[in-house]
Amino acid sequence: METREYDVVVIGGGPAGENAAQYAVEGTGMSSAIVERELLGGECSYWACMPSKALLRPIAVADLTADLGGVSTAHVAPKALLERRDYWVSSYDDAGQDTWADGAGIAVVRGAGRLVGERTVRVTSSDGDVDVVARRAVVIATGSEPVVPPMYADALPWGSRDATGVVEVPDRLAIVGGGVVACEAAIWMKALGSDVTLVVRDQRLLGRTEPFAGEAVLAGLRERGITVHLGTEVSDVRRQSPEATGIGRVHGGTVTLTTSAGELEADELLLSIGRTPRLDDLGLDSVGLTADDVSAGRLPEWLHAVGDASGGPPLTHWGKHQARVVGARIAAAAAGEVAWEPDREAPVPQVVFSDPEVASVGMTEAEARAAGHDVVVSRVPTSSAAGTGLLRDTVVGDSQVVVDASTHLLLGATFVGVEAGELVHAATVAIVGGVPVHVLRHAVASYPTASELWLRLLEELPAELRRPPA
Ligand SMILES: Cc1cc2nc3c(=O)[nH]c(=O)nc-3n(C[C@H](O)[C@H](O)[C@H](O)COP(=O)(O)OP(=O)(O)OC[C@H]3O[C@@H](n4cnc5c(N)ncnc54)[C@H](O)[C@@H]3O)c2cc1C
Ligand SMILES: NC(=O)c1ccc[n+]([C@@H]2O[C@H](COP(=O)([O-])OP(=O)(O)OC[C@H]3O[C@@H](n4cnc5c(N)ncnc54)[C@H](O)[C@@H]3O)[C@@H](O)[C@H]2O)c1
Repeated sequence: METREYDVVVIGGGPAGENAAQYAVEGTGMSSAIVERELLGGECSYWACMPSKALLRPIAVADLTADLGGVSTAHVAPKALLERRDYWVSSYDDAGQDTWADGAGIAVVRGAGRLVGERTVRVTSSDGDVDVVARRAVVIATGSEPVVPPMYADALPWGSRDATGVVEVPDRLAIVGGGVVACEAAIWMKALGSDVTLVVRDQRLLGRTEPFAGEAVLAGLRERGITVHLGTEVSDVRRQSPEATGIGRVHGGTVTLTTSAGELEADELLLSIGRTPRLDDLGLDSVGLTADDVSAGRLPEWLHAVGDASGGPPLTHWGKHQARVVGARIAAAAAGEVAWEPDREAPVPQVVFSDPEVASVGMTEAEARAAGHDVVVSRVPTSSAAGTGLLRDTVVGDSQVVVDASTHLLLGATFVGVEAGELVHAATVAIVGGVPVHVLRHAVASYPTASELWLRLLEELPAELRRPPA
């Protein structure tokens, strides 16, 4: 069997894998290879972040024009919307990513990789097997896949790939789940013409964010005619003539869900109840490891895991950050050095491109209290700055900062509403930099920008937080 050797071998060419392959060798003279069995660029580029945001942006702009005096209202054109999606996923062709890898000096080995021993990855493709040996490190970056409990499997429900890759728009779409995929996909499927019903097990949407954020998103979904059943369990799923028709096509006949709120019929079912690291068939047992070892970080010094596969927050920017950190560690170790890393653990930001938008970073108020902080909270309507008020005629949502009263450090922040996704980065910077709120007050935002909301939030904190702690 053919054997190839590189300093670093990365299994999985999504955003996390690409960053690991680049940062581990950049400027070192070392070589790296990515093993990829589908499309270089991964889930994010073709079936997740890019297509979903390409679909949502025109809808958000049309909504904005309907709520902004002085312009005519724009309308979503479904066919053009899907064409925009196709453009952003390069019609599911990864030639551009190949060019990037080539330019970065990264080899791409096509096929499915699995460990067959220490530092050795066997790659299987239609051309046969090849062993790719890593002189220094192997990085697992195989991503994640949607959770599909056995009760749903025979009905061949849609997963997120079908929703972002939609080709046939079902007349009636049931969505099980009340998380990020459900809250985003409901919007574009409704705009494309589906009658959408969310079946949510919890009593609220977006369970990991502040309750006021989930409430605003619930109101937003209902306002656009989407039905949402909260606190509703599914006990049975039946489908007439299920058929594997392909990504984004309706997978058979009518689906009937038996739920605690009664029976629900739909033409398609989107199951979006979370994702799990893709670690099966990776040959972990060949090196004496299990999937649990990967999630717990119990790995030998030559093996690393980044991105969704690591079991960390399944977000592209977080996976890329992990990959940069791991890449720097590998590069430093090869030079007999230790990579510099800050003492403070980076907080995880997330933007949900729902309507209204929800952006958060760090701890929620409840998490901060549970962690034992002496918590003080400031919450203001997102409309309360002139800069946010100008952005559209109706500005919904609240924004909030969570502060430690004894250290004056920001613990977390949540922005709901217009430009939320752009407002949150200042909070991330303040947390990473350890900027106390009495100093942050002196970071002056221009009038009348949306960033002036920071002034409103900081002014609402107790006056004693305007000077250093005694
Ligand atoms: C609908 C949707 C929308 C999303 N939107 C956002 C968003 O707006 N912002 C955000 O931050 N995150 C978003 N996410 C999450 C984001 O897509 C993931 O966190 C991100 O793709 C993870 O990157 P990754 O590199 O770890 O894995 P992936 O992108 O999943 O890439 C893994 C790669 O590994 C390959 N692979 C797997 N096993 C093997 C093997 N054995 N051999 C060879 N190759 C293999 C796969 O083919 C794939 O190319 C979204 C997710 C979904 C489902
Ligand atoms: N804008 C973004 O950043 C973005 C967009 C989409 C997806 N993502 C990532 O993708 C991941 C997966 O998204 P998701 O929406 O599938 O998961 P999620 O974790 O966001 O939400 C899962 C939902 O399913 C519910 N649930 C869990 N098990 C269930 C069960 N057995 N029956 C019924 N309901 C159940 C949960 O209560 C929750 O409402 C997210 O964690 C997120 O990080 C990010």
